[in-house]
Amino acid sequence: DENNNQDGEQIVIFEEKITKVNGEVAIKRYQRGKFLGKGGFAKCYEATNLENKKVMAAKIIAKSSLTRNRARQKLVSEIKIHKSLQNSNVVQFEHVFEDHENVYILLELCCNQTLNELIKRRKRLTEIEVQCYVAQMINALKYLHNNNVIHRDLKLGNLFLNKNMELKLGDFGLATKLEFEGEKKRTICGTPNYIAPEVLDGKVGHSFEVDVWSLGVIIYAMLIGKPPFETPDVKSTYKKIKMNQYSFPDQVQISDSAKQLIQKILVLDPSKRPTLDEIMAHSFMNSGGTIPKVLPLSTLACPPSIQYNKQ
Ligand SMILES: CC[C@@H]1C(=O)N(C)c2cncnc2N1C1CCCC1
Repeated sequence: DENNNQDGEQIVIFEEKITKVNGEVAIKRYQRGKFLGKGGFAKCYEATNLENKKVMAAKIIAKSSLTRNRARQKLVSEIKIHKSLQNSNVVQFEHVFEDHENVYILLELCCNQTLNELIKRRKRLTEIEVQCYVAQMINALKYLHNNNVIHRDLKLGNLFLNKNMELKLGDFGLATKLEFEGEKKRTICGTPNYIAPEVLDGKVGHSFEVDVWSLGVIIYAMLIGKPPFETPDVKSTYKKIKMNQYSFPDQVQISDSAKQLIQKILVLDPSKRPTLDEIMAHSFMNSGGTIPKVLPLSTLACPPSIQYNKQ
C-alpha cells in the first residue's frame, strides 16, 4: 500500500518545513533508505531528496541525546565548520535541518565505506595505492589548514571512499577553527591510536601539526596493516606515543623511502615534523617506477585527476 514498498518494507519520509520570506510554507521531502550504521549519537541512513532524486547520507541525531551541553556544543561546532568547507577531497556538506525530535545532517554519499574497512579486507595496501590516498589526504589537509581548520581526529575510519574510490575526509566533530595567527589549542581530544604526543602532554598547546602526526600514523597503518602504537589498552598506547616507541615488523617488507617518510613524520617535537608540501615532495610519494606521461587510464589505482596533479 502507500506506506510500504514492493518488498513490504515500511516507507519512511522525513520532511523539512520551510517558511518563506512571504510567509508561505514549503515542504522538502526525503525518503529514508538503507541503514548505514551508527556514528556517535547519530543513526545514519541513505536518504533520497524526492524532488531531484539525489541520494545522500543522512546523520539523524535525536535531540533527546543532546541534553548534555558538551554533546550539543560538539554538534554545533561540527555543523558550523563542515558547512563552510568545499573541496574535492572533503565530504560535501549538503544540508542541515531539524524537526521536533531530530537534527538531520545530509552529507555526500560515499558508498565504498572507509579506509578502515578497506584495510580490514585487504590486510595492507600497495605502496602505489598508499601514494595515491596520501596525495588526496594532503590535498584535503592543505585546504583545511589554509582555512585555519584543524581536523584533530584523522583516522582510517574518517577517510571515506565514494563510488570512484576517491577519498573524502569526513567527521568534523573534533575539528576546530583557529581565530588568530599562532593560536594554540589545549583541549585533549582525538582517537587513542592516532592522537599526537603534544595533545597528550597537555602542558603545551597544539596546532596544525597534530594532523601531520595522524597522517604519519595513517601511512604506517595502510602499509603495515595496523597503527604503530596499537596495544590492548589505551594507557599503554599513550605511553608508547609519548616514548615514540614503534617499529617496523620484519614480516612486512616496505621500501626504505616509506620507512624514512614515516620516521620523518612521527617525531615528538611538532616543529620538527615536515610540512604537507615537504611530504608531497618526499621520494616515497614519487617512487614506484616513473609514471609514463600518457597514462593508460585502466592502470590507474587512483583517479586520473590526482595522478596528473603529481606530475
Ligand atoms: C553519514 C555518516 C558517515 C559520514 O560522515 N559519511 C560522509 C558517510 C557517507 N556515506 C556513507 N556513510 C557515511 N557515514 C557512515 C554511516 C555510518 C557510520 C559512518
